[in-house]
Amino acid sequence: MAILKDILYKVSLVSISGITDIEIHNITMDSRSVKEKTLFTAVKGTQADGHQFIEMAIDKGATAIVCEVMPAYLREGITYIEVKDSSEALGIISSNFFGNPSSKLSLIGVTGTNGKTTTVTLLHKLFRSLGYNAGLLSTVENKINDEIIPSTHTTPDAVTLNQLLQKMVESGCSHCFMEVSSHSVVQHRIAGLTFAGGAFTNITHDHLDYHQTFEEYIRAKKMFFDSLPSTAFALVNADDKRGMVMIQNTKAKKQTYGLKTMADFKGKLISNTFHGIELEIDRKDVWFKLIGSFNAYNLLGIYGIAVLLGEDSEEVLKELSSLESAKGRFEQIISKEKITAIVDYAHTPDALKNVLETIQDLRQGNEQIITVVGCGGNRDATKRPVMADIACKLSNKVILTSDNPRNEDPMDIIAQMQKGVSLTDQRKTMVIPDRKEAIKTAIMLAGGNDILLVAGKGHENYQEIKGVKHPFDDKETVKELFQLLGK
Ligand SMILES: CC(=O)N[C@H]1[C@@H](OP(=O)(O)OP(=O)(O)OC[C@H]2O[C@@H](n3ccc(=O)[nH]c3=O)[C@H](O)[C@@H]2O)O[C@H](CO)[C@@H](O)[C@@H]1O[C@H](C)C(=O)N[C@@H](C)C(=O)N[C@H](CCC(=O)O)C(=O)O
Ligand SMILES: Nc1ncnc2c1ncn2[C@@H]1O[C@H](COP(=O)(O)OP(=O)(O)OP(=O)(O)O)[C@@H](O)[C@H]1O
Ligand SMILES: N[C@H](CCC[C@H](N)C(=O)O)C(=O)O
Ligand SMILES: [Mg+2]
Repeated sequence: MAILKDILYKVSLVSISGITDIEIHNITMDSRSVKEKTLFTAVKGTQADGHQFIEMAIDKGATAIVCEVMPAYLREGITYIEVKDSSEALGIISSNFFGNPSSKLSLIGVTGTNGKTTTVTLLHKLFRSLGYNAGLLSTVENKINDEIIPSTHTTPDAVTLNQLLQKMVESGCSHCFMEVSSHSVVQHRIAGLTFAGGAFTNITHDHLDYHQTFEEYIRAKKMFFDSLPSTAFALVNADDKRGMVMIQNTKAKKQTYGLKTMADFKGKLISNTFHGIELEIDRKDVWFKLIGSFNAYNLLGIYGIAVLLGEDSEEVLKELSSLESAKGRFEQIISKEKITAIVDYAHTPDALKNVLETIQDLRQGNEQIITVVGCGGNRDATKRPVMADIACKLSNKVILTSDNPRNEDPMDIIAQMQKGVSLTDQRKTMVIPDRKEAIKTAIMLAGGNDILLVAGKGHENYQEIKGVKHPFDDKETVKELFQLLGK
């Protein structure tokens, strides 16, 4: 419970009609979840305009309305608050309503196209092993210490986000590690939060369906760093072309990490194997369990964040070296006949390229690389031909299949992928829209020592078709089919 005028603190108001000395018991942006004494914020979205649901919200018990356009008819006993940007207002209101939990812990936000989940998951594991109470907000799952709370988004909406942070504070957490998606920056899901630090992994092709241009996508990520306070640090990958751009206007303490360029946290890749990588960090050689040279960047970023948070560098390296990667990131399943299947969440061109290059680097002889890959429906269509081309260039055989088709026809998505395949590569490809059948065929085609990459869905335990999530798990499917086929 809170008093309306208190939760409007720091919101930039245009006008108010009604009294602000009233009790508010809930806040929401969704008319369907309005209860008695709720503050309903009307947000213009991609599918609907929340302003259309103001009457419905009041009928269900809303007593305060935050909106960008005042309704023509104002109902008696209701307080209407006109603001310039209602999603930004909702971020600030959510933070106020839940007692500004982000300012009561060290909140670290990680942004970038790839590597966010890996970075925050390992940071959470690291801080737990260093003895801290800590929270996690990620694509795979949210966590309060070791309690798992299912995740629906990479970055939750402002209300859910602040509610989770409040629970973390109540559970004695001193830190929270969260992913900051570009959608969440543009939609102000993170407005009103106090970050102790921000980190940038990299930026490559993704989400152009939403941001329209690559420049807009860069701008969205940069906005996160622009909004950091002077008390925070901003740590960026200096080897990424956009690393320095991210922090050019930030008030935060600028810090860098890298393998190639001069950086505050500098590393060197010493060896790269199917069991892990060896890195030189701060003149110490350390073995890590993560696979793939791209993980050298994730590990350096994690190390930098932990040191900037005041942890002892030796302790950090010791604990970090024993940690496994996040679920569905380069997970290996080795069959009886020694076929290695790798389940990985690579769903962008850059991630797919990195994973396949890692597999090429690590293979011993001329084992075949067989890739099973699809692209999600209702998501950036421009990455489809590019991903198919990369899969073909770096594999011996490619099976084009479905990822989450959502509301699109799987064969349409596959046809768009095929446009990226060169004439010479066409003979390497097969089209099998049923993902289980695709994995089965790949296993049937594989012999001893061959490497099978099942890309795009990683930890996901469903396939989303026309709004319904059907149970499906790449790793379980691979195991089941290895057994069934006696491989
Ligand atoms: C494109 C996008 O990001 N959409 C998100 C956005 O929805 P929206 O603003 O478009 O909502 P809308 O459906 O147009 O409705 C507008 C408003 O009317 C309200 N409404 C609607 C219907 C009704 O009956 N009553 C009502 O009040 C809605 O609650 C909303 O406030 O805000 C919603 C609430 O926060 C999100 O659930 C929703 O995520 C959708 C489901 C989604 O798929 N998002 C993905 C693309 C996403 O956010 N991904 C990122 C990054 C992924 C990554 O790279 O890792 C993430 O952070 O997860
Ligand atoms: N630092 C990195 N650079 C490039 N590719 C990476 C990096 N880290 C991970 N990857 C690849 O990207 C995939 C996704 O990694 P991860 O889940 O950590 O990223 P993410 O940024 O959280 O993605 P999402 O935006 O979907 O939440 C991995 O499965 C791997 O293939
Ligand atoms: N967070 C990303 C995940 C994509 C994963 C892939 N399996 C897909 O469904 O496209 C998104 O929502 O765009
Ligand atoms: Mg993620």
